[in-house]
Amino acid sequence: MTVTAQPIVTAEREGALLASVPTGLLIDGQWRPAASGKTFDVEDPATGRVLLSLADAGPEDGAAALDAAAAAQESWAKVPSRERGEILRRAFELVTARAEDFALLMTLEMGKPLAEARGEVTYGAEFLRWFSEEAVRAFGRYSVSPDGKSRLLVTKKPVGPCLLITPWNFPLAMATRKVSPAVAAGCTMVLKSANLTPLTSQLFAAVMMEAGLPAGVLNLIPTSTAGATTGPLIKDSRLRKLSFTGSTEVGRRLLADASETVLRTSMELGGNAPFVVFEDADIDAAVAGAMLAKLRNMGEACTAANRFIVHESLADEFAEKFAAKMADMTTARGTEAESKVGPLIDAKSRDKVHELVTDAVAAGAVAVIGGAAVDGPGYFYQPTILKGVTEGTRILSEEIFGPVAPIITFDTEDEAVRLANNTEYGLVAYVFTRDLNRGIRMGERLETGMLGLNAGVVSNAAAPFGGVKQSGLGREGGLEGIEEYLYTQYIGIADPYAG
Ligand SMILES: NC(=O)c1ccc[n+]([C@@H]2O[C@H](COP(=O)([O-])OP(=O)(O)OC[C@H]3O[C@@H](n4cnc5c(N)ncnc54)[C@H](O)[C@@H]3O)[C@@H](O)[C@H]2O)c1
Ligand SMILES: O=CCCC(=O)O
Repeated sequence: MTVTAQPIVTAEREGALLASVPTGLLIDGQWRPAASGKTFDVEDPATGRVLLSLADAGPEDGAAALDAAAAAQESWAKVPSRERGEILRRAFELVTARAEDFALLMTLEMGKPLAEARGEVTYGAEFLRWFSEEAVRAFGRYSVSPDGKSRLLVTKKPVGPCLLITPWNFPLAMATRKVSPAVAAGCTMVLKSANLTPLTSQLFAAVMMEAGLPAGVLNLIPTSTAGATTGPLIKDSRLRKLSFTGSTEVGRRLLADASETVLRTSMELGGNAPFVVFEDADIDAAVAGAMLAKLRNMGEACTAANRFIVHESLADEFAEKFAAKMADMTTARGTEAESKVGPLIDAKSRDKVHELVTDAVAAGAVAVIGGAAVDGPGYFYQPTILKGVTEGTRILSEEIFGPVAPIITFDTEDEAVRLANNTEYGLVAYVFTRDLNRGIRMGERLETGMLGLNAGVVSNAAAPFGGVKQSGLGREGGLEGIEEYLYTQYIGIADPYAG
């Protein structure tokens, strides 16, 4: 693991791309400066250099964005669903055509290796395509009441103006996963991008406008003051929906705020995924799955495997093979050819990862590989495996959000279930076994919104993504995703044969 210096992207290419990114707020179809005139800097986590300065929205801009969204709602809801779907389809094509730009921009502002950023473009664009197809299928139903008299007409209507708040770790996919179903359903939006990685949303919003989205439908307010700027919107009765992706801690606070107006919410929150390897697992497949579940996005994913719960009969072999694969994971700036693991997002995140590792080691764990930050510029952390981790240590209960894999062992299936469920989170779990019945049993017994059965990644635009327990409320993607932006209205019709 070394930090190398062989860029595959020239400074000129980076400069030209950054120059093409709008730096204003998007309100009612116009890019404009913040009312205060303030800006904030966006930094490259691999080098610390400033990439761009963006207009810094404040409460006045938030209010203007909601004004625009509220004003556009009625006419937007009347736009035929086919037309809304076609806008999404054009956006899918535009994002795909500019895939290299989106990938490089994400690598620059977030740090992930270019190959991973390309993967996110494909994943993120898929939400545009999926919901372009779903837009025309938001049906209601007609039925005759059981007593044969009244007629029941059930329709689906857009919930209305939505506030969408996204995290920094998947700058494109987290935005498309919300914007696409909202467009498909006929909702207008205020999007608050993450202050650490707002550039991708700037480019994405420009693409949505190019695809034909009418003014006011999507308003974008990058800001360095999230709470102050969005707080008043959450209490504004014109807002009808909050869709938040981020930490459980912030999600809880927003849920409390949303209760004031009984605001409808979707909450995609933190995770603490167990990765269970049974004694009958294909160990090489389990190691390949572990690499994906742990190192995708440098471990900075809500879906990242956080606790490796491995049958005691194969724990040593699993750790050895896992470490051999980890040893090939070169840490380097995402724009460098060898990069397999980019920097963590900031110093605070890297320090937290190291604190969890230090705490586990003090409690008796041993680093099979890694265990320290990488010297030099950027917030790199060595891919790390810890063996002999004991129950009760912080690393098993807190989100690591870094390339660190703690291993604990179990003996019986009941014990594996107990360990896996021993968390306040319930987003995703991974199970590796050759026994289909056991796989099904684990699906039934694990408290999780999603399960990867012999699979290290579950993310798929066509599937309902979301958690149980303190991992959140609601689902994104799949058939369920559009429902989050629709409400059901029932019209009771008197017996058409009476009198
Ligand atoms: N379940 C999922 O689908 C999913 C997906 C990605 C990330 N996450 C979770 O997100 C977290 C990492 O992302 P993060 O560090 O950006 O999370 P975060 O909670 O710190 O921030 C998320 C977003 O909320 C904003 N925010 C922060 N305080 C706010 C406030 N008071 N009012 C309004 N907005 C506020 C931030 O600016 C950001 O845009 C992890 O916990 C991860 O598991 C969950
Ligand atoms: O960070 C969580 C989102 C990850 C994903 O959608 O695959």
